[in-house]
Amino acid sequence: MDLLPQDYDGDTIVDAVDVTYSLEVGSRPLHILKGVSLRVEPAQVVAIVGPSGSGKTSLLMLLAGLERATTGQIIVRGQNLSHLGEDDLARFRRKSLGIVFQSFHLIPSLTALDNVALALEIASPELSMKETRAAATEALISVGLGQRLDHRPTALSGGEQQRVGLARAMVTNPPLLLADEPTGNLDQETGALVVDLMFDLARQRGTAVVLITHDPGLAARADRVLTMTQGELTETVAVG
Ligand SMILES: Nc1ncnc2c1ncn2[C@@H]1O[C@H](COP(=O)(O)OP(=O)(O)OP(=O)(O)O)[C@@H](O)[C@H]1O
Repeated sequence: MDLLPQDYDGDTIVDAVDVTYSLEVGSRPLHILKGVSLRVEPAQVVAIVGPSGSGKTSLLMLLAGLERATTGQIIVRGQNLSHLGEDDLARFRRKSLGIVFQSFHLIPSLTALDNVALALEIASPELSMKETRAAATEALISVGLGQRLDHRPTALSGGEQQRVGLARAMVTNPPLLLADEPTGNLDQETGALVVDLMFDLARQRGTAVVLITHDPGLAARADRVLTMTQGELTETVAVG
């Protein structure tokens, strides 16, 4: 059984407690995260900023269960990720997480609709093909791409591709959306539109978001901003 923190209230989406993450590089230890704690509540939109190489992506990889913490606990919706085997971690990712990447990662041979439908089919194989396609269509309409269902990624602009990425991440209605520099390949205006859309969708559906961004203007649209500096995470307290 998972050991939960004493104050776990059954509602918190992310509870990372005193997490360290170290790797052996050559024969030397590299201490990437040094005692990071982070609590994210349902529907909260959290931005993480910080210099290149400070450990932001590493933290996201740990929250996604794609890497394992060296010490400390990462609890997502009551599940202690370090207690899960690879199959359970894969199930956790399919059911509980949406992930948006900097470089869209769409399947080039599939249409926008099929890219989104595939994610739902994998997460919820019990749905009929008709239900899956209807939900994928709705997800694409919700990001303003109802007229682009049959387009392949190469026929879409960068901003449109990222909106497909967002629809794919949200189609399973995950309680937690992780986004790693989702605007990194977009111009500033397009990036701002995509982030607005992401935050609007998340707020409508009560999805918690952890967004990594280099752009302080985008970060300022989140409910909370945290800064990673050399593997240490601190909360930026709003003034005024
Ligand atoms: N698998 C790995 N092997 C060696 N070093 C790694 C590995 N993963 C991460 N690092 C190192 O850990 C540090 C933190 O990397 P990370 O990608 O988490 O930083 P970041 O803040 O996301 O940077 P950026 O903003 O440039 O994406 C970097 O110095 C990086 O080189």
